[in-house]
Amino acid sequence: MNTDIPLRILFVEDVPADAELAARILSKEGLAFTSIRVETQEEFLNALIEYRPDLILSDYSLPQFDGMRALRLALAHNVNLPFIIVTGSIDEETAVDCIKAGAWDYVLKERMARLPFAAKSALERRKIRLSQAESAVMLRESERRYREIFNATNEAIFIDDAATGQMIDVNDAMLRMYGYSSKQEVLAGSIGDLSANRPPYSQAEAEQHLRRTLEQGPQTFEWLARKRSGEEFWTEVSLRGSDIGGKGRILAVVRDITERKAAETAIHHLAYFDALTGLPNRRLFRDRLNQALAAAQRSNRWGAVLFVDLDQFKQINDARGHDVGDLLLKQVSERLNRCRRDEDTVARQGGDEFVVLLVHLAATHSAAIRLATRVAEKIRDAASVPFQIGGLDYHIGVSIGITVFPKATENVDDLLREADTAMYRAKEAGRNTVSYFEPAMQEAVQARFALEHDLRQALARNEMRLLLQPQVDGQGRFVGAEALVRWERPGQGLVSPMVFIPVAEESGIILALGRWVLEEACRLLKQLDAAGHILRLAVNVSPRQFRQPDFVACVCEVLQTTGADPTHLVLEVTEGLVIENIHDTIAKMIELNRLGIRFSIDDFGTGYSSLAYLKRLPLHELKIDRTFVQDAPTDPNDAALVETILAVARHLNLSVVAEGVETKIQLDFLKQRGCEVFQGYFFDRPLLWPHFQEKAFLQMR
Ligand SMILES: Nc1nc2c(ncn2[C@@H]2O[C@@H]3COP(=O)(O)O[C@H]4[C@@H](O)[C@H](n5cnc6c(=O)[nH]c(N)nc65)O[C@@H]4COP(=O)(O)O[C@H]3[C@H]2O)c(=O)[nH]1
Repeated sequence: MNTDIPLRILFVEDVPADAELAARILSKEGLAFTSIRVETQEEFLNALIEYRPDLILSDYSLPQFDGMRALRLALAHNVNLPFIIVTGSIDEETAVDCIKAGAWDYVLKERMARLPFAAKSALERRKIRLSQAESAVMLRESERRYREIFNATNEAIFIDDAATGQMIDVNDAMLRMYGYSSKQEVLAGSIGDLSANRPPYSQAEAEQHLRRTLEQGPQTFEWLARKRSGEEFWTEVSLRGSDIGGKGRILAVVRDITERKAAETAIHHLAYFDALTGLPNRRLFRDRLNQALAAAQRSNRWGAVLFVDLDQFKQINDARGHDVGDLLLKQVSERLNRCRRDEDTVARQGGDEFVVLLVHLAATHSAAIRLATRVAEKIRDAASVPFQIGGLDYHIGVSIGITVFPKATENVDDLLREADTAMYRAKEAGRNTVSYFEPAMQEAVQARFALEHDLRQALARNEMRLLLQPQVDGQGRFVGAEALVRWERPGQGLVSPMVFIPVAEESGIILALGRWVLEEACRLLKQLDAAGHILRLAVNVSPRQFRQPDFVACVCEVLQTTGADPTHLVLEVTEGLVIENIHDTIAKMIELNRLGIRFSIDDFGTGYSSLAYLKRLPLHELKIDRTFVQDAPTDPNDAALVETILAVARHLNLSVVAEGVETKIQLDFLKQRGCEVFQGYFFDRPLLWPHFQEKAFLQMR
């Protein structure tokens, strides 16, 4: 209570001298107060409202009023107003009745010395009561606010009991998201009712997540949820342990990510499936072949690749039009699909070419050839039955080339080339035939060894060159460049990185080579900066290089020794690198990002295109792969993919560089769709440093 403001005491007393005596006694004990005295009910009620007393000292019996009535009226007015009976004559029973009725104390007139103590302690109790009442109001207010937030958010919130996993409360958004009309209905069920309810989205797995949250801290994961109607939908769940009201709780915040998932699936489907036939496309086929090759090398089980080309398709397509051609391709796809086992893959390679991957065929080379030939014959038989389109019969033949794997040191490209070569041989042999590839294996092995051997010495012999390919804006002005390495191999001119980077990667030479590239790029960057060119320089980082534990330290060292400005350096990484070891990758990226270095995802769209991952990375830019750019103006599939990538980039606030722009048509296509930075032969090939410098200089003028 604020001691500066004097207390207001209301005496209910018919004898003025008694009231004055009480006042004197209180003053003497150091109480500062003002007071008034009333005798009737009317005066009393007025005083309650007008005078607003802090303390009432009331006689028990008055000629025109009585203490008990005054007490009831005071309580009705304010239960926290201290009321003390001060009386000359009261028996113990009446005193108890007064206390029971709500009086705070009573003091006998013959023992007035006790009055100050009674008054002070009543005032003290009043203070405590008021502060308790205040806390209760605040608590109610904070509970109300929490409820409001709890129910106003668009995210579904669950509160679960940490010990039993049982749901205790859910918010309104949860009811909307899951299609329930009442909390009771939700709380009567279990988490299993709200999940797809099959591994890995069942009750048991949900409980595992809850346990893990308790043991390891907050968890975020994607979850296939189920509405009351049975409809399944994708969510992102964040769990965290919490102590609510002293009880162990788990708080689950659930977001509906249906749209994000749909975008991911759309990108994936556009990137990996052929729009016309619905078959896997070339990209997916390469992935599967890569995996099959690795598996075959491990297990020593042979597999095969069949290259299938339709004879006479071109004539039918030209004569009867694309609609007939398209229908024919669809029917062929269906028949090819019927000739394979579940584990095999039939893909459309492009145009009227198809490829078939047969896995786990046989334990020996010869048995594999026999079985693959049998499948090829089956395909030929299936294709020999006329195709009916628009009431007409169309006859086509197929030429099929076969190769088997694994053969030492062969990769996916080698196998596809072999099958293709074999298919051409089949065509030469008079069409509608099957031909088998005879490998000139030894030669290839030897060439590869020689390459690795020479590459090891190339750095020491100063045979590496770093070319810069300009990146330009819509007006053709330089905004940056990509550093691309070449090997000036004696007697062979400039060797493409496509030839030696895979070997460098496999043999570990990439570590020294990558360091050299970074140093050289930073040195050039410093020179550009010094000449007043504000350009960003992008450097490719190989997965193996990035995964070195000292990669960050290595970059810092190079920046320090060269004096290059880290904010002008862009590191290009691939999607595969990011996803393989996401935690380590993010940690390194964040560290480098803090220095000002930016990150670009190379060949975006060819990998996993997982938006969930992308969002977690400190990224600056996506690069659209040149295979998409090149076909985008003519291939609706690639066009849609480019548009989706641009939309994703806008959504994630990333800039986009389109790679491999070779024609004005491609450039216009990209510009119209909002792409702003371009790289490709249409502007410049990768240039040697003096040439690049000269061009950059001319631009400045
Ligand atoms: N058809 C066509 N191609 C165009 C056009 N414009 C640019 N290119 C080529 O596209 C490639 C773009 O580089 P990338 O996707 O990073 O692909 C690079 C990159 O993955 C790798 N690479 C190159 N230099 C390095 C390096 O220093 N370190 C690492 N780890 N990898 C490198 O080798 C790949 C191939 O490099 P390059 O042969 O220089 O091929 C370069 C470039 O010359 C165009 O308009 N049409």
